[in-house]
Amino acid sequence: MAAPFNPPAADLPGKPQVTPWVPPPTSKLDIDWAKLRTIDLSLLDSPDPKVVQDLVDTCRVAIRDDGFIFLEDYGVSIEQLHRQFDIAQYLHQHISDEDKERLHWNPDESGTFAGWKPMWGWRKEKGNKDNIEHFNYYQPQFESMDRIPTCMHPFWDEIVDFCNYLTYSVNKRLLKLLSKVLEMPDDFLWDLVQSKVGPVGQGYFRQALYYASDEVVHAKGQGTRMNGHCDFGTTTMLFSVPISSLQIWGRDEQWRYVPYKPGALVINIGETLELVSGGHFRATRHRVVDPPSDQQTYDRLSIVLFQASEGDLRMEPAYQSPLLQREGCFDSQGAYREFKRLREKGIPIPTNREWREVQIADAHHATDAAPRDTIVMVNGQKHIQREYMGVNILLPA
Ligand SMILES: O=C(O)CCC(=O)C(=O)O
Ligand SMILES: [Fe+2]
Repeated sequence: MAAPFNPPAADLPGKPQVTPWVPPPTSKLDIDWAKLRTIDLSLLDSPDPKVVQDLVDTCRVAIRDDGFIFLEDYGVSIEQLHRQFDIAQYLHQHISDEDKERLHWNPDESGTFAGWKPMWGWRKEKGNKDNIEHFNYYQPQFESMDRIPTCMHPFWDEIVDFCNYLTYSVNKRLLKLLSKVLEMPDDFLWDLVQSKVGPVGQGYFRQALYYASDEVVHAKGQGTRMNGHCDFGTTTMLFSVPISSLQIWGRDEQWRYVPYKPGALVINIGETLELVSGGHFRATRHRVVDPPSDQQTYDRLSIVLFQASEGDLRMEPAYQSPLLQREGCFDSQGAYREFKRLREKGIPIPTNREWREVQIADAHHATDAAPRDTIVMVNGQKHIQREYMGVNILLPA
């Protein structure tokens, strides 16, 4: 059995009292929610091979059809998880103006989101108001406490242990399950694809606060807070939150809200795994929008760990996988299809680092001015068309 999360105590001497985060009420509206499958990760340790095989079978279908799953029984209790929400809320209540300035992000030049994102768009320079604030912790933040907000110093032991547990226990087990779906050795994806340095590898941990939209934000974004996109790494570990703003793009080309499942992790597949799996795993498009009408006055606190792939690699489908050998590759969508086109033309595909950095440096969302975007209509739906490094991207807006 995998060891459960065992964090440092919250009441050690020197730790300030933290106001508990109070989960806001869930939507009571009758909504056509996305129907995601649930994976009980503890079953991976079952001594019964039939139980493990059933889990692999459920996972195969879930990541092929939805690209999103709910993960339960992964080793973090709901109390431990809520403590991390308490700490994230404390950050947003206590980060000083001096730290906001000192630790201000610079995605334009760094190609990372590291540091403080103010509520003024997705560029280094102040843009339009979007009411979204983050602190993003990358490996350099884990190497020096000078790079983290002072108000987080007392809780740093808990944050570091949480990220380590998510990466080296939860994500490692999840990648084992996904390797089993590919019918490859258990450590295949962990050893060959996952970035493993410090608590978050080349990925990052985010404490985000989406303040409720006001008239200005709403007028600019027309209800969209973050445009449709795919994540670029291995897996994204989003914690399910009561305010329903995350929507996923279904195979039937409809946006649907992801419902709240208390204590669950919402896992989505990143583009690296879509590429390695030859399209068998789906890097599903998703976006963040205003919640249903009965939740629109609430702020949305969100914590996320974006797991990254090893930056220097150029991904190839795992052709040696018995699954790929038997069923071939699926080239119906996404990065897999676009990268295949490049390969066929003899153009080198980008490395994982190039691919994520070029997208981050150009990141912009619904409230930003976006001069490079071409808008096209596909089947009556508005899509954004972009091109990075010779790769065409078409995303439902
Ligand atoms: O806040 C969320 O639920 C999702 C955010 C997201 O998709 C992203 O930052 O890539
Ligand atoms: Fe995302």
